[in-house]
Amino acid sequence: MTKIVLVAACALVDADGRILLAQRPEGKSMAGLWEFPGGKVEQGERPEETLIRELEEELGIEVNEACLAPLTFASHSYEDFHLLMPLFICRRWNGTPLGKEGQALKWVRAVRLRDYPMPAADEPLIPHLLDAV
Ligand SMILES: Nc1nc2c([nH]c(=O)n2[C@@H]2O[C@H](COP(=O)(O)OP(=O)(O)OP(=O)(O)O)[C@@H](O)[C@H]2O)c(=O)[nH]1
Repeated sequence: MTKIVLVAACALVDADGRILLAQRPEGKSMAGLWEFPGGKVEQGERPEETLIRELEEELGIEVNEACLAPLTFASHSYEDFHLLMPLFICRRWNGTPLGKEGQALKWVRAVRLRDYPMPAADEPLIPHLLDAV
């Protein structure tokens, strides 16, 4: 039976139209790949609540729910689970994103996203970001 994993992710876009990528740390699955900040939606959470929590935990920034706009989603079968991942876009937050869990961060122009190896689920999201920024 397929296990569906629901993950909320966010493209943070700065004033220059660059998008924040975070590198998955050593020891995690898919280590070294660049991804959009976010994480698994926990029991009883809405995806927006997940993102507000994860963006604070991972990056130390404060995001208002009104600033999270749905952009697109990924639906991708990995070997051991199926990932369903809504991708939000956010252009306003409080604070400066820092890799609070030791992860490397990079601000990347949409046209350069393909230079950064990403999880397979993320590839189809890139054209949507090219359109959006
Ligand atoms: N945050 C995020 N997760 C992604 C992206 N693309 C993608 O396939 N994922 C996958 O979605 C899951 C997110 O899990 P997570 O970040 O909350 O938790 P984790 O790494 O501790 O989980 P894991 O080590 O059990 O896989 C991971 O399996 C991750 O590889 C993405 O762009 N952003």
